[in-house]
Amino acid sequence: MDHTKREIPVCEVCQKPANQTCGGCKLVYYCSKAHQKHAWKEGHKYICRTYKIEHSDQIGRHMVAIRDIKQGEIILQEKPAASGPRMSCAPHCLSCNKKLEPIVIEDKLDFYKCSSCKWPMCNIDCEKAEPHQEECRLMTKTNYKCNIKYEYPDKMEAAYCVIGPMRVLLMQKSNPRQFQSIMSLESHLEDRINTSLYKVLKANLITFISRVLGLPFDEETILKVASIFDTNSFDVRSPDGSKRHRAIYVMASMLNHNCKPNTRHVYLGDVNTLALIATVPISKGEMITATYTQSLYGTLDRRKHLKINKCFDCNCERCKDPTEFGTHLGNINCSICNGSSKNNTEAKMISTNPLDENAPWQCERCGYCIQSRQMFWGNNALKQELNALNKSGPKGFEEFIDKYTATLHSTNHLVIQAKLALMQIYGNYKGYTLSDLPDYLLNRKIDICHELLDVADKLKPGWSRFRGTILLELQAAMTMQTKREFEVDKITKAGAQDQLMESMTLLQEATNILRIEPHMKEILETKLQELSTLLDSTSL
Ligand SMILES: C[S@@+](CC[C@H](N)C(=O)[O-])C[C@H]1O[C@@H](n2cnc3c(N)ncnc32)[C@H](O)[C@@H]1O
Repeated sequence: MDHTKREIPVCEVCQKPANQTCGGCKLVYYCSKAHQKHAWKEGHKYICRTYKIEHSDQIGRHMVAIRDIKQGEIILQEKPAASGPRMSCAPHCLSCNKKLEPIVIEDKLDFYKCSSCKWPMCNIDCEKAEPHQEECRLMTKTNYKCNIKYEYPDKMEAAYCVIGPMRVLLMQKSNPRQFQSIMSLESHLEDRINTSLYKVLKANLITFISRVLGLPFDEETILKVASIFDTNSFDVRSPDGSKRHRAIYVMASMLNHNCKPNTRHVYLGDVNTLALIATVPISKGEMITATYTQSLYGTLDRRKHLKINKCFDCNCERCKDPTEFGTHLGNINCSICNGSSKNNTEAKMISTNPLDENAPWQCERCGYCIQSRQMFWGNNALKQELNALNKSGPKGFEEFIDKYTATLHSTNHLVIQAKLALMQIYGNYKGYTLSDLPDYLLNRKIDICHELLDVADKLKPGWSRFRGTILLELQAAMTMQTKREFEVDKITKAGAQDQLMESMTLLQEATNILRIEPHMKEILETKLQELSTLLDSTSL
């Protein structure tokens, strides 16, 4: 029904004048709660959405807002249609997805195993739990026994690649509608089929499904399911990192990618219901997007990751802009300009065409050029160096930033990653808690938070988890700084209260952003309580 032309809206149920809108889609009107309830039951619940699915030849199906969506609004909540372990991973429980630790069995370290099919599991409860039942019955019936044994910590097991596809294929009988909706998703099988990964998969997965289990599917269907997982699945991790798996959400699979997305998602409850949240206001008609890659990678790395894993070339506004919205995340300093005593400000090497990975890179000031492969090699070498650093303390990260200060400017993606690690270490790690930190390190933490916030505002703005986390760290460090300044009479009580109010504003914003994360609610409430008490405290 088109309400735009009508002066006075009318109730969807009785057609009498109405002034209450549906709280979900805000597109239909009701005269009363009773009529809203009636309409919901009669079918509005199946069409109540803030988005529609459109199609274009270039980017396929995608979600578009059908009304203005507010920052923080939940756009979609959806249960997983299928799930399974990652293609290759260290042993994880097939029921609860927990990473497994070995136990001593007959004087040897090994995993607890399902008594029927011998897949590693947590315990008898997980062995008997619903997610493992159907597959276990089938494997037992066909005499299949998993032969994973504990050998050394974190040994990756390729055998896990069969579980997700097997579960989807079993749905053809047990839940044909769900099977059909999963099979209607984009697979990119034609792009993947000749990759080395799929050649190995072809041997393992097809043998397992057809020969071992005797399921009546052709090779293409079996590989298509694996490819649908690779194209659409979400990487679901518990906040403490102990559980990890991948899951397909059929409607959320319609989200296209953007390197500056306008949503984020969280997983709620035991079944990992996906809740999609608008991080910024989204206007009617705008595309609703997510990110499939690391927002803190530079353009070369992001585009390569998307091409290999999701089989498309990203042409978004950020990818087109050689400065990545002024952050210069993927750029380095020009060695010629930097070496000259006259030009000691940072002149940067930027890509002459960021949408072409082979395009040369040129200094924006002196015109000096280097080949793109030099950028790739340099980038990869430094990335490896950064990844190999000892992550339990700040020393390696500080030395890395210092060592490459001439080449890597302050917002280069490698420097930003080192700073992100430092933000977490200073104030949280043993020996570096906020009260342990000397003043100069407390100031360092505050400066790093401001620099990261600046990048977040440009690349992951609004209610992104990244911004929320930085705001939380920043307010904690600022509160500690205020306490210290007040204790040594550097500021007056009124000054201290003003500064604490600033911290409170940051904490309130962090709370708005992060409150929906299941593990954060209590932490945020405690922090708000502590800061309010400090503000009220007469000792300040
Ligand atoms: C999870 S699916 C998204 C829905 C998909 N467009 C469809 O029609 O089913 C991921 C695939 O969508 C396409 N895609 C997503 N974002 C894109 C973008 N920004 N540009 C081009 N293609 C994109 C790619 O083919 C990608 O592998």
